[in-house]
Amino acid sequence: MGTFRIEGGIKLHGEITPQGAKNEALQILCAVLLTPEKVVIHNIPDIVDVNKLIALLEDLGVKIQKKGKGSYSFVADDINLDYLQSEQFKIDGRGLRGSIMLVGPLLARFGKGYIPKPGGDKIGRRRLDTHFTGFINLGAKFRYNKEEHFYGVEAKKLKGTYMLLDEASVTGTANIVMAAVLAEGTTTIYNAACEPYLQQLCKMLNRMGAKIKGIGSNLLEIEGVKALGGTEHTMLPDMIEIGSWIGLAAMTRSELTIKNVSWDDLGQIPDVFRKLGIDLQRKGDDIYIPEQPDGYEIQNYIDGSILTIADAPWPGLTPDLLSIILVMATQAKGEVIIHQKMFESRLFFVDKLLDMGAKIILCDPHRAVVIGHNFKSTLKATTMTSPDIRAGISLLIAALSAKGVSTIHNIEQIDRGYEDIEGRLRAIGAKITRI
Ligand SMILES: CC(=O)N[C@H]1[C@@H](OP(=O)(O)OP(=O)(O)OC[C@H]2O[C@@H](n3ccc(=O)[nH]c3=O)[C@H](O)[C@@H]2O)O[C@H](CO)[C@@H](O)[C@@H]1O
Ligand SMILES: C=C(OP(=O)(O)O)C(=O)O
Repeated sequence: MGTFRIEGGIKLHGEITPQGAKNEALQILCAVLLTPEKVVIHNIPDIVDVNKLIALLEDLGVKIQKKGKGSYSFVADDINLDYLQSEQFKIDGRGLRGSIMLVGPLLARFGKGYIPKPGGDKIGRRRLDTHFTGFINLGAKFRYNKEEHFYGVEAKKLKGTYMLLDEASVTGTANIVMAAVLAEGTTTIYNAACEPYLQQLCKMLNRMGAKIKGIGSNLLEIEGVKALGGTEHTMLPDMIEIGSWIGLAAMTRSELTIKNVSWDDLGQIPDVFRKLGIDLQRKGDDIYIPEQPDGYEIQNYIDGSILTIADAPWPGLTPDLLSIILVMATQAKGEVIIHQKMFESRLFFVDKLLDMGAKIILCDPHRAVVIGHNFKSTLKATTMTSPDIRAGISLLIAALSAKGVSTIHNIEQIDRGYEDIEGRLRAIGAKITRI
């Protein structure tokens, strides 16, 4: 189990560049299975989850070449389907959430897709019904081995149809889209997820020859084609990383420039941070956050009632930023309700913040009221364990703002999604070491 030692209470300064988006990378990498031709992908983040998926593709027989930092080429012209039945696949497939998106492309191109119950954050129930109901709607036969938690779908050919998803699942929509692009006829997906990473996937598939309409909306129309060809694709910057660095600047009261953020793909994120009182300025495609010596004040609603920050499917606020926003609120002036609607166990990490002296009332597993200290009292350094990726980065931000030396164990959770985190934080002045 890896550990960070953090000396907090130090102002940071300078520029930080977000990595390529983790959750986009996981979709895009699975899509290389849809063609025997070469697909070149740039801005791939060097993080544990993505590297695990690249290794899985290699075990499936995809020919992979590293072209430079973050750039790889993939050729899926000779796929070893036997690997899907192997014991090794049952172990590797469980290693991350994103592996679930191998199923759609495999089913579409090879008539079968299997997956063990995928891993990822332990943040409550994470069902897969939307994915498999979608494949069944396209004509696939489904089976599930309860003892081994092993899922399988098979179909000689997929047939396009209309479907209304029971929820706007992100990976579910990506998976069904990747199956439908090679189905016979037209597939209509209503209540589709439409976050920027899905838009990126659909645009890439269209460059490969797919016919997808409605990109960016919750109504996708996909006219199936016989085959897809190669393409080149560049990943967007990671919006969750961008939000993490905004939280970091606020909590350490630092002046920070976040470079090349792709503003137009950030949706509500900048405004949500502004509601929390952060002076967040647009400079070209950068976010500039000046030092805020007087702290930041949470806005109330027009009628004076207390602000709620809640997650919702895109274009709502992504749930992955709520832990970071909660930590930031502990030092704001004012109060806020954090409502994590999607996941059931993501707020339990507030216990650690309580140990550090934060004023939080956990009302139930989904809602927490945070009463900010307005920097009148700083958080106390402590020893903690990172329960999941976003709680992990939030605790790291808390530790960087706390006076004294903190330690965070189980930092593998943070490494799942943040590239060279300590190197990049040290470059802006943080005192952090991996021990
Ligand atoms: C690898 C990857 O891309 N992971 C992301 C993906 O996970 P993932 O695709 O697994 O998440 P889903 O979109 O399927 O759903 C997440 C959770 O929200 C619930 N739900 C979903 C839609 C809805 O309208 N209402 C609702 O309550 C689901 O029941 C589930 O518990 O999307 C999540 C939601 O943005 C993010 O937290 C994850 O980081
Ligand atoms: C929940 C997350 O990831 P995953 O879906 O990979 O567990 C996340 O990135 O915050």
